[in-house]
Amino acid sequence: MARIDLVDLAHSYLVGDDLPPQAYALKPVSMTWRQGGAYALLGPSGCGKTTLLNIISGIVTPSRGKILFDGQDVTELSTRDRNIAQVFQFPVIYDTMTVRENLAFPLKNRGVPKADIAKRVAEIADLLDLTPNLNRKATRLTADAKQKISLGRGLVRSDVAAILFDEPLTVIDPHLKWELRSKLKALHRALDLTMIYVTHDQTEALTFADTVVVMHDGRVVQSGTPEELFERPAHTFVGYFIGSPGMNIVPAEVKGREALVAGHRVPLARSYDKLPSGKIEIGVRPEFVHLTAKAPGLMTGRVERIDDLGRIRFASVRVGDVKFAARVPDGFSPSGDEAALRFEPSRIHVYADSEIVEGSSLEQVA
Ligand SMILES: Nc1ncnc2c1ncn2[C@@H]1O[C@H](COP(=O)(O)OP(=O)(O)OP(=O)(O)O)[C@@H](O)[C@H]1O
Repeated sequence: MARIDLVDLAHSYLVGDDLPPQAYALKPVSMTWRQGGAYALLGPSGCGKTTLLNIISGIVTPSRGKILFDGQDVTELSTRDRNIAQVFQFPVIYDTMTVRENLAFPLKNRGVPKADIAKRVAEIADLLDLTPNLNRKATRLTADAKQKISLGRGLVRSDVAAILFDEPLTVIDPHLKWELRSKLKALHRALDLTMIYVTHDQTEALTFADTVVVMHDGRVVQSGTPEELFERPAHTFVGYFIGSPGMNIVPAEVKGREALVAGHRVPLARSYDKLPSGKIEIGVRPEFVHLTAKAPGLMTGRVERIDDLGRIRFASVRVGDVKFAARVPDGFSPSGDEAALRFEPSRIHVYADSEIVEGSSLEQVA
């Protein structure tokens, strides 16, 4: 297991000096991945996840910067020399071998003593519910079981610096996905290994990881716990990408402790006296905007739709040119097609050119 440091790392698939920023599939990033941490690398297709993963594993050499494992520079080392285990989207196993032989292979390859191999294979097979299949040829198994073997082959070595998973549940049947996701989380706790899990699926990322690293357009825009990403998105993309529905992000004029949104005044819990120049927006999650009866001083809008998500209802409300998703309190139904919105001031964030702006709290102002 290792701590992994990325030091001013960047990568472009184009060669040349003075490349423009948009030529970089990975824009400059410096960050540390804790030893023994469970990380998810989350973002939409094409945002640079695989590029970053391949740089960590040694498949791609970065055009700039360094990568350190426990302080040692491994930028020029091969995957094998970095001691990394990888699990890919599709099963990588030997069909002609039994499940036991497949699981034992990475250990045999590294000259691990026979008794230790038997013990570790039994342990991993048990964790993945593969014990009843140990003596069966892999070729006879379902796609799900084959991918479980792939996971097992990734997890079987206890001496690896890190295990990298690249969308490992793609081929898994939907009803088994949830089970395997929880299993991977339990495996992380049991095995105490550094794991990095690449996905474009927020549910997979949020259930697996202690720390979620969100990428957008080649940039790491935030790295934090699932709670931090929900409570305080550092970038509007995080607000929009995480959560269902995503965060309301609307243009605003912000002055002191007030935002002007679609011609209405919205009180803020923090004060913003020196805003950077750029496009100013406020962001507030639908969970903290409450649909309520019209009343003086409250923003009124047209209720276009109410979606019942089972335990919770969200309304889509139009105020002038702006649209909000708002929570519909239990037992409330709007009388007519208009209703008011009540915002929780402490849950409203201010963004300048998509980046969060720190306001000062009342105590700081006093
Ligand atoms: N070998 C390559 N040569 C040139 N461009 C590449 C190469 N691999 C990726 N890219 C480009 O780099 C950018 C980032 O791609 P990358 O595969 O890292 O994203 P991703 O987030 O993993 O997406 P996906 O989930 O679709 O794999 C994309 O614009 C992609 O077209």
